[in-house]
Amino acid sequence: MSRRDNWVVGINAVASALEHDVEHVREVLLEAGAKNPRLAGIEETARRREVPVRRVPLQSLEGIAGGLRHQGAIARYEAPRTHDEKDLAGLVEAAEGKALVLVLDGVQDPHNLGACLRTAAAAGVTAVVIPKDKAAPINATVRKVSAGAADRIPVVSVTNLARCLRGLKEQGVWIYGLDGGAAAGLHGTDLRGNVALVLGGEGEGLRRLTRETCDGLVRIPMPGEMESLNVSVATGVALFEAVRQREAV
Ligand SMILES: C[S@@+](CC[C@H](N)C(=O)[O-])C[C@H]1O[C@@H](n2cnc3c(N)ncnc32)[C@H](O)[C@@H]1O
Repeated sequence: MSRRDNWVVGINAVASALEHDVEHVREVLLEAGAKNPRLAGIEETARRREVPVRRVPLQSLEGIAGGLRHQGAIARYEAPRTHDEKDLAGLVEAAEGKALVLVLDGVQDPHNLGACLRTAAAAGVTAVVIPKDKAAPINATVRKVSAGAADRIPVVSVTNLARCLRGLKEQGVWIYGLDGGAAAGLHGTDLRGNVALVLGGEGEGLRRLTRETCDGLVRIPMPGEMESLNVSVATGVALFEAVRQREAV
């Protein structure tokens, strides 16, 4: 297995990889003897697309899945090249004044990260920025929860998040940090044009330096009793408010 090989686990995830990203699928492993017609469908698609496919014992799949629900289907997958800070400037430039960047300041839970990436792909973001050492890695769990989005949108991994945010500002991107305690409301903030929305991690929220680097902090109004929203939910609310404003133009 090469260094960048990874696993895609579960029927939907494998079918999605074959559908959208077949050039990165190295091999499909299906449960020997299983009669599920969806597995037969995957086998058929894999053969049609000239991807090697093998029926293997259930135990082999369990060993690879490491506790993830595999449903009899796993693919060996060569992860596309991750993007770095240098690529981000080009992606923003190419968005021609309409860049929408999602920045996740230390989301550590792979389920939350996967859900954020899925939402980001649905919202049509330009890129997602994550700090190299303060975030969950893009692993099989993230890929599965993201329903393939992890490899369909540019995920830019950066060593110094504050420096990256300053670089985005120099390119004319407005940086808004999402913070439950902010005075300004999300819905009264202009989110058209080049915008980056920055969300904090599960425990700490936005880190001090990240918060200080933002152009503004905005809150999602919560009339109920809870202290905060889950980060993937807050990501959905914030991104789709931006989408709504952009479509209303
Ligand atoms: C689970 S919350 C973090 C809670 C953390 N204890 C704090 O004090 O920020 C994860 C992230 O979701 C976003 N978030 C959650 N609720 C929010 C709200 N009502 N308004 C704006 N952002 C919110 C923020 O970016 C936050 O950092």
